[in-house]
Parts: sequence; structure tokens; C-alpha cells
Amino acid sequence: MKWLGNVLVSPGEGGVYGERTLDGYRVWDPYRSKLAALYTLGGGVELTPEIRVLYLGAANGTTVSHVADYVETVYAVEFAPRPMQDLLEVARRRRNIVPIMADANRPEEYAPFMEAVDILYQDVAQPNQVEIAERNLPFLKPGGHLILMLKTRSVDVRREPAEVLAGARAGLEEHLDVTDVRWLDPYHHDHAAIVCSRRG
Ligand SMILES: C[S@@+](CC[C@H](N)C(=O)[O-])C[C@H]1O[C@@H](n2cnc3c(N)ncnc32)[C@H](O)[C@@H]1O
Repeated sequence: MKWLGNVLVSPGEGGVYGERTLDGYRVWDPYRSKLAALYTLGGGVELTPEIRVLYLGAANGTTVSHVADYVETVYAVEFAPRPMQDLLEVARRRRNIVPIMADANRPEEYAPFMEAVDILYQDVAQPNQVEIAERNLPFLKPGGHLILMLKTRSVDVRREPAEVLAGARAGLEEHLDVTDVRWLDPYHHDHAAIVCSRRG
């Protein structure tokens, strides 16, 4: 990852969503992106030019655009029409983004467009976040990484966030090795990042 001092940046053409630039690099703000928060807190998986990413919950492509600055290809799945319009605009300016309008609960719908990926990144505020990740695991290469941004309040607002996190972790451990778990405070409240690797 590229840092200028303690500022995370990415090496692409600027002006995607009004982000600041610094010394010709795009500033990747941890308050606007959970993935940037994870890196800023010292976690995450290094993004390199040969990596392929399946990104679930692409929204308007803010974080997707930074990931695309680092990796070979980003398959970006989003099911809501409005953010999809913005994502298409971002994809017009980044040749390595494949926008896919689909429900991440139904990976069979985009399986024909997919190849195996090194990173499965998920940021969908849904009650069944762990189940969605599990359904998409067949796309992840052995040894590849899942980065799941867990929004605990979307799973169950009545339970303690730590309890929701423990449940999600236990579910993922049935299929994967959990390598890192951390809360994204102070950047994103009630959000935790769970990083796992797929057994080889
Ligand atoms: C918190 S936002 C993602 C923000 C984005 N990852 C970023 O950092 O710029 C969650 C997005 O997931 C999308 N989403 C939620 N459930 C989904 C599903 N089942 N399939 C595809 N997209 C979904 C929502 O429409 C929303 O745009």
C-alpha cells in the first residue's frame, strides 16, 4: 500500500468523487471508506497489481475506485439502481472495473462473468452478511482472503455488537481460518472487519 507520511493514498487518475490529491496521488480517506479504515488501523491484505477482487456492495464505486488503482481487476457487484449509475460512470474511467448489477445472495447469476479471485471483499448492510459471504466463497482461490465488513446493527440491533461479532466469527470459522478481527472505531462505529483466509 502507498503511504505519504501516515496518509493512505492510491495511484490513479484523480477527480473520481471529489477526493483530495496529494503529490499526484488520490487520498483514500478512512472516514469515507471502511477498507481505508482497516488499512489505517494496521490491518488488511496488501493489494498488488496481479490481484483479482470480487467486491460485494460496490455502492457508487468510491472504495472500488481505490482498489482498482492497485489491483488487476475488480468485479464490482451492486443491486441498487441509483448507486449503480454512479458505479458505471466510475467504471468508464477505470478499465479494470467490471460492474455487475446483481444480488450478492444469488452468485449463480454472475458466475458466468467471473473468474477465481484472490480477495473477496464484502460491505453489505444485511442481516445475513455471513451467509452472503459463504455463498460467494466458491469464487475465492485456496489461500485467498475474505475481508468482511460486518455492520453489527444490521444483523441484530437488540444484541450487543460484541455478541454479534462473536457469532459471525464462529460462522466463518466453519469454512475459513480467521486471521484478524478488529473494530473500525473511531472511523466507523458498530462496524468490525473480519479477515479470513481460505484453506488451501
Ligand atoms: C455500505 S454500502 C457500501 C459502500 C461501499 N462499499 C464503499 O465503501 O464505497 C452497502 C451497499 O451494498 C449494497 N447491497 C446491499 N445488499 C446487497 C446485495 N444483497 N447485493 C448487492 N448489493 C447489495 C447496497 O445497495 C449499498 O450500495
